[in-house]
Parts: sequence; structure tokens; C-alpha cells
Amino acid sequence: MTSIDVQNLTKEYGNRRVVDDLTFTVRPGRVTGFLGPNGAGKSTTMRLVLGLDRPTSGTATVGGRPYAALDEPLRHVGALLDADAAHGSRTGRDHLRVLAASNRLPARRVDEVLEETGIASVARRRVKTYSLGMRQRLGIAAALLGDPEVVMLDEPSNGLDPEGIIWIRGLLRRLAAEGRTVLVSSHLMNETASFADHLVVLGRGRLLADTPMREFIEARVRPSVRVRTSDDTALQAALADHGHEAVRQEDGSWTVPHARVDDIGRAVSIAGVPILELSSAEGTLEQAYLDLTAAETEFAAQSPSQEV
Ligand SMILES: Nc1ncnc2c1ncn2[C@@H]1O[C@H](COP(=O)(O)OP(=O)(O)OP(=O)(O)O)[C@@H](O)[C@H]1O
Repeated sequence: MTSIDVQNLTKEYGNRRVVDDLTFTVRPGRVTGFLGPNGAGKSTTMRLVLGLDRPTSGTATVGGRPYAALDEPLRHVGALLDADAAHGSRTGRDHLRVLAASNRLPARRVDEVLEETGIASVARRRVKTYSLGMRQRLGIAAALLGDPEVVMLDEPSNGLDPEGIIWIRGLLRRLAAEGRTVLVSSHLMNETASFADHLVVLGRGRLLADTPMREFIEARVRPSVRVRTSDDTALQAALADHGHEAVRQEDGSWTVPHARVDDIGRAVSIAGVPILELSSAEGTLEQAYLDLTAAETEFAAQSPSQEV
């Protein structure tokens, strides 16, 4: 099985350090979401893994070897970095055929990946007539051409319509279930939450988190409980008896922060409060991510004065 290993990776452009001593491993059999604000260094890290840029120091390897040292690299690593990588005057099919031929991949893979990515019907059209979503799908088709063990996609949902977004979710889950190593950057938190098992989060080139997604959320966002009743007074009294304070929502329901649904259910039931609705509101990836990046921004704002 093949992992991506990033070890003390640093990249400077001039005197700007955009990747700063990063160390993490992307493991097979799961989808790893790659998150971070604009300019955090995600694309640069992916480019360094693909040998498209040279690190200032540190290493990035795939299956223990630098990308440049891999034999027939497309059979090992498939990547989508830029949906505009294909030549506009070529057809989608020709673009893939050239890639297949130059990488000694069987021509039948071209038709297979065209089918797999849902663009077989437009494969004979020139790429410059494609919508952004079609170009994304073509880029993903190119990434899958060599049936690689490692797949790295930079913002693959970009430009996809709702059906495309559902499709990419299924594709990523399947690639991971097949035991592949899947690294996917995204700015869409709900999207990432729907496909990622694990997260690597960057902020200003540094590693902020490398953790299973569930743990990432649970460590930052406490769950709450939503309750709706026909007797607000009785509800408030029952909750107060158990040390809870509820917040009334615009729709007439109540939110009990930092509470578990089992405890609230038991408390209101014992007190005989009429309940119309009771549900648990788990923390979302978006809340957890904003909590982490807000802390990071605060640190950034404070650090100059701390240095004085
Ligand atoms: N070739 C380059 N020369 C100089 N600076 C660069 C170069 N490539 C990237 N940068 C800078 O490095 C920083 C990190 O960029 P990068 O694209 O890796 O971030 P990102 O996390 O992928 O951001 P986004 O989410 O916006 O895609 C940015 O400030 C960018 O301007």
C-alpha cells in the first residue's frame, strides 16, 4: 500500500515561506481532506509532492520514493491540479489518448475513464467548448487514467453542478474503499464533511491539524439538543432543575447548548413536559474549522506584540 509522506517540507518563494516545516502522512484506504484558508500552501504542497516544484528543504515522497524517481508515474499517482491543463483545440478523447500513449498506458483506459467520469458523450468535442464542470471531469479522467494507487485532487468539486457534486462524493468514497490513497483539497466544508475520513489542515504554511474528521469536530464543537414543546414554561423549569439553560430559536424551538439528547430526553420525560420534537444537533465541520482558523487568526494578530 502506498502513502504520501511529507517530511519537514519547506518551500520559500524569495523570502516568503509558503510551506513551513510540514510533516504528515496521507494513508491508503481513506479520503483525506486537505483544508486551509486561501494561500495556506495546499496547492504548493501538492505541487511539491508531484515534483512540479523543488522544496527549499525537506522531502515529499510517494510510496517512499520522490515522484521523479517513480517508473511510469501515472500508474502510481493521478492528480488534478488545474482544470485548464488540457489543450483547448484538442478533443477530450484526444487529450486522454495523447496522455495514455506518452505514458505507455493501454488505449482502452481512455474509454473506461471517459465513461467513469460521465463525459463519454462529449469526448469528441473540443475542450475549449467544455463547461468548467466538464473540464473538471476531464481532469479527473486524466488523473484516473493510469489506475493509480494514489489520487490527489485540488478542488475537484469546483464548477460541478449538484449532480456532479454527488458523483464526486461517490467516486472519492469508492477510490478509498478500493484501498487507494486519496488526498482532496476543498474550500467547501459541507462537501468535505460528506466524503473525508481524515483531515490535514494548514494555516500559513504550517500544519494545524492532522486528525480523523470526527475527532476534529468533537474536540472543537460541543453538541447541542433541539427541543420543541407546547409548554415552554414547563420545559424551562425541567431543564433548570438539571442545570441547563435553553435558548429560544426564531421558529419557536429551543436549543440546549452543551447537552446530550439522552440526558435532555430523560429530564423532560420525568418532568412530564409535552414534547413535539427532540433531536441532537451535532457539531459541523464548518463550525470546527472556523473555530480553529479563528484561533489561528487571533494568534497571528497577537504574535507581533508578543515578540516585543
Ligand atoms: N510560483 C510562485 N511564486 C511565488 N509565490 C507563489 C508561487 N506559488 C504560490 N505562491 C504563493 O504561495 C502561497 C500559497 O499558495 P497556494 O496556492 O499553495 O495556497 P492554497 O492553500 O492552495 O490556496 P488556495 O486555497 O487559494 O488555492 C500564496 O501566497 C501564493 O501567492
